[in-house]
Amino acid sequence: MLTRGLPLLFALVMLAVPYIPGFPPFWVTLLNFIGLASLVAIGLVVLTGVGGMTSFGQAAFVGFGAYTTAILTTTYGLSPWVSLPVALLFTMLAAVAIGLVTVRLSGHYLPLGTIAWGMAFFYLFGNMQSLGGFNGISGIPPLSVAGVPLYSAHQIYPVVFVAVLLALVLTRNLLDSRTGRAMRALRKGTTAAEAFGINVARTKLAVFVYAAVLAGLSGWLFAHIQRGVTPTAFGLNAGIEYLLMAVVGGAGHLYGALLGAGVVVILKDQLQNILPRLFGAGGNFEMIVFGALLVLGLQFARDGLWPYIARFVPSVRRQVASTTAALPATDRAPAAEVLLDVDGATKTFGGLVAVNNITFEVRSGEILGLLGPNGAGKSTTFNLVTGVAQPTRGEIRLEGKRIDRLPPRLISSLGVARTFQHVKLVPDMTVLENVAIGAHLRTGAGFVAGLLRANRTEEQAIFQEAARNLDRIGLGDEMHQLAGNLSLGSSRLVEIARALCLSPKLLLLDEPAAGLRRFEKEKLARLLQGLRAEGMSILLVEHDMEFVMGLTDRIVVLDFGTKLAEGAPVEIQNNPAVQEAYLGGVL
Ligand SMILES: Nc1ncnc2c1ncn2[C@@H]1O[C@H](COP(=O)(O)OP(=O)(O)OP(=O)(O)O)[C@@H](O)[C@H]1O
Repeated sequence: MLTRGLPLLFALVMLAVPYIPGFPPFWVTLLNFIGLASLVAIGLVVLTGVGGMTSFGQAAFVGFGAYTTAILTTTYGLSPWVSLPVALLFTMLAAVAIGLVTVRLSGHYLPLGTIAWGMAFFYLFGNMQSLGGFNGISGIPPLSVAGVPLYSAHQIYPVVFVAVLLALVLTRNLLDSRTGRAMRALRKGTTAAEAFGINVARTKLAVFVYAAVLAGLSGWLFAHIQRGVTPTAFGLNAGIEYLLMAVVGGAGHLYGALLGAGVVVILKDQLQNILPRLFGAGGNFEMIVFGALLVLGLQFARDGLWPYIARFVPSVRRQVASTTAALPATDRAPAAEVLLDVDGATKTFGGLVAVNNITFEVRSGEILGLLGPNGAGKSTTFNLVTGVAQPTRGEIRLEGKRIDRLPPRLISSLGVARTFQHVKLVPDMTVLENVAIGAHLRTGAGFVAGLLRANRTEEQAIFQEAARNLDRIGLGDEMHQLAGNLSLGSSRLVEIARALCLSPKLLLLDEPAAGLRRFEKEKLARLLQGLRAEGMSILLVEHDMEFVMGLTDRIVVLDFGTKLAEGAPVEIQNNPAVQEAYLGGVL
């Protein structure tokens, strides 16, 4: 939950703490290290918790930032403040190059890929003599402000503090923006994100680069605090530790990054002190106990520690304005013109013909029902129309233009929106935020606008549109709920509201009435009739016969992937082949 006001409170307390009389200087050093680790962990929350990409290799980006400034300030004598933008830019370029390869990996291959380059860069740093080999680079100058070098932990603390605060505020802004919602939509798979026009590859890369730049900033600070760098600080072990911080704090929670960094840094330090006294000998006991404690902790708090604290933090409800100018709507084709033209579409999976030479049209302003028993090919047809799958043969045209080779993202930009048979909402986003994703293509604020919160008017218009569509489906009162708390029936309706936010010409609904009660179905039917009256075309897959017969203008029946019949509901009802094949004679 994004809570406003919390950063300010946190900032005031944390700014004052080290200057309380009697506060041990050693703890100020520890706070500085927590700050450095927090920067990396904030990036990991965005990368892993929000974007769903687990990285063990983040320490390498800390290394890029640290080594860049080390070389520039020792070999070329640049001021650390001049080397800062260079270090961040270099880290960014490295992240683009590594990210282009890494973010394409999926499943287990992605974390394995990050382990591979995490190790590779450790040895690269260690083997390059120009970087000082495994001895690293020493003699790095301290940061200085107004000519005063910042040597002590107390002196450097405000710089670390400002860096962490900036990272928190910018990241919070980002996650609460159009781009941030696109990032958050990635976590539960990419199909729904693509169906609403989100460029998944570009968004993943942006997440990856952002996390890397925060790590690079941490590295820059680290080099000037430690005044020396060696590869050990940027190896795989450090990468694992950073990931643990994000997980311990709660990988999906921004403030969890700070908590996780704090817990891990302090725990490690305290264990290093206590354990040798207990065991009466040296050795890396702390790593063993540390590992065991973490495994135990994760058994009891799988979402990390932050959710336990978040309970006591009041959540802020988003204010939805009702006076902002509306988002631009899509032009509708004149009534009864052919909008969608499926022409001899065939789809085979190996030897199985899922859809066999199907031809039908959807006209502007009509509701077409697609019926058929389980496995008849309805979902496959949906996937062909929306670009999730491509036909083996045949053509699909929208307003006369071929769309059967286009990706889902481009098909949705032509005015095609859909719901899913298996609901695809992001459970830890509010209902309103989920629906707002539907308006992605009607708006344009980018990454930087999101970071700087320069997108407020557009954001208001998006949420106004989302709230309007939630009201239309009768769930306006649920807008501040987390989507994961909704019943299945309500979730299906929320998917319709999300699709309406795209202002589609063609709306594809996959079993929208499943899980709804009778009066809810009647309400849904009235809504769909209203949309038809506005000129929207609807392609509807539904098992509820009463619902389909009362609502649709025409029906296409599929059986074993082949078109069995097409006609008005009453014709379909009286068609003996349909009765026999599909309904076993009950119509
Ligand atoms: N990706 C795939 N790989 C292999 N076979 C598939 C794939 N997708 C669908 N099929 C097969 O194609 C046929 C049609 O499936 P489809 O899901 O389109 O039917 P449906 O009419 O939507 O059924 P239901 O009402 O159960 O969802 C089925 O035999 C199914 O097993």
